[in-house]
Amino acid sequence: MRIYKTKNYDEMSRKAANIISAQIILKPESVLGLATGSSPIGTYKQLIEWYNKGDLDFSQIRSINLDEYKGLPADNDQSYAYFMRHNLFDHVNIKSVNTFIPNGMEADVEKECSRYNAIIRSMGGIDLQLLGIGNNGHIGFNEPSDSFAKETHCVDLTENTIQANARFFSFIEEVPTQAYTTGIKNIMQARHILLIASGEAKADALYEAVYGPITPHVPASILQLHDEVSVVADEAALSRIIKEGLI
Ligand SMILES: N[C@@H]1[C@@H](O)[C@H](O)[C@@H](COP(=O)(O)O)O[C@@H]1O
Repeated sequence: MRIYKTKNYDEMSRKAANIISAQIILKPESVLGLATGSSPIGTYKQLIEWYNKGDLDFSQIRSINLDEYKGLPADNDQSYAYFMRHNLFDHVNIKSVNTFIPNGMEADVEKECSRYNAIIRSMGGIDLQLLGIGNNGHIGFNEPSDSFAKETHCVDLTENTIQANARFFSFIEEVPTQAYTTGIKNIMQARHILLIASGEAKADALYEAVYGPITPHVPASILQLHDEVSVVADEAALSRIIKEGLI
């Protein structure tokens, strides 16, 4: 695991965008695993800027998103499908047929999970998986639990996650209580994983993920078993690791 320390959110975003750009340039037909949340917004902005300068070409890129709220249609402005169009897809030349995200409106859980797993398998593996991290150590929507879930599944969101994500909704009651998410096996099979984190609120989760015991109670801790993980985090997110003298 390689840790890149940055001063702040903007520097984190630029560094992460540099890593993603390198992937796109070195392999223009890459499969990118993409994430939502506030963490990657700056990274996507930077990629769009470089695309507008003519430095990046997404025409052969395929993308697969980590997760989607269950019960939100793709045109709801809080859905992750909307987020991806708004924050990246509408601004670069990625083909919409090459972008994949779970269908939050599919009520048949088994059907949706097997459909999404089949898509991931058909892509031949994810080259670079971008990840944020929840305050409770979740990745995608793999919440703390007694076991690691392997592939795409439907989860009940924890109170902590519902509270944390309530800031994007007008009322906490509007936050969906369930989501579809790819599983730990899907994430761990990516060739390279890029975890980004910013802000003091992530300091404990990041410390546990990188230096704590490997446990499904901190889902991100499984990343310690992957050979190619880059962590790009700002000083605030790294504050506990810095305080413990580990970097
Ligand atoms: N499902 C998403 C995750 O993919 C994201 O990484 C995390 C952190 O979000 P943020 O970046 O807004 O702190 O929580 C959300 O619930």
